[in-house]
Amino acid sequence: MADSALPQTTPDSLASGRADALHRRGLMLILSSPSGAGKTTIAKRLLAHDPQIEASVSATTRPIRPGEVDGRDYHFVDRAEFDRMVEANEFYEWAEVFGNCYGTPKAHIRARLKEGGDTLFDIDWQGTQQLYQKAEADVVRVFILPPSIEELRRRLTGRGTDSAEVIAARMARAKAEISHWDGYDYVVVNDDVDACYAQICQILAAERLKRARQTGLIGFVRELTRA
Ligand SMILES: Nc1nc2c(ncn2[C@@H]2O[C@H](COP(=O)(O)OP(=O)(O)O)[C@@H](O)[C@H]2O)c(=O)[nH]1
Ligand SMILES: Nc1ncnc2c1ncn2[C@@H]1O[C@H](COP(=O)(O)OP(=O)(O)O)[C@@H](O)[C@H]1O
Repeated sequence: MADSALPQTTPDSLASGRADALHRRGLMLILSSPSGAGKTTIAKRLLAHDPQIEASVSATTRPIRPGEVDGRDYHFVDRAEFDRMVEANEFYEWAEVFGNCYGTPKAHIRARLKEGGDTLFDIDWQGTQQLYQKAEADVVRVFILPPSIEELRRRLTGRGTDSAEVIAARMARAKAEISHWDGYDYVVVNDDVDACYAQICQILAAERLKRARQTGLIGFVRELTRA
């Protein structure tokens, strides 16, 4: 379905009302799934439709690829700078993958949390655990499941980005990844993509309205109960 034909559900349109006008703290929305279940599709739709959320940009030591933009796809840094950032405790988490280092810088995300901006993470269960350990109160964890294993294989094949070997490797890893479903706050089945997207908008709307995130409520209630 073309995006223009979508129902106009956004977390904003759901979270209307007085409390939404008050200042709130931002949140860190994590989307995880076995490869092919649809997290990139959902993430792109959220980023395109919801101005309050932006994607986390990791730092990496791997060389920039054609078509990539520094600061949009990654912050490309050399090894000395990456090591300095590790030493200075500037990452929520970091890891070495195939000889290159990757990390989630804290500073920008922390500033957004204070300002009421949300950050989207497309990461696996290990990254999720690490972020949760560092920032439990700010993290909302959503796991996306495929409707069936056969459909997962169909989607990986239909996407047309991977060789038969890579698809076989992703399928082999899928069951292990699915086994971490219970480490998440919400689990959503991506059968119909519009329904799945609408559910994630509902989750985001409700999480934004949580009392602990409504930092403006203290002053509002004080005003209400004055005199
Ligand atoms: N722990 C961690 N892993 C990351 C981060 N950013 C990217 N990765 C992982 O690094 C791996 C390689 O990413 P990339 O170089 O973009 O290669 P690609 O996934 O093949 O396009 C992927 O498995 C990513 O999930 C990060 O900030 N922290
Ligand atoms: N609900 C859905 N129904 C049918 N196809 C879907 C659905 N959600 C995603 N897809 C398709 O499945 C493929 C894998 O989705 P993608 O978002 O790339 O998954 P992931 O990021 O989890 O690896 C893509 O071709 C995407 O267009």
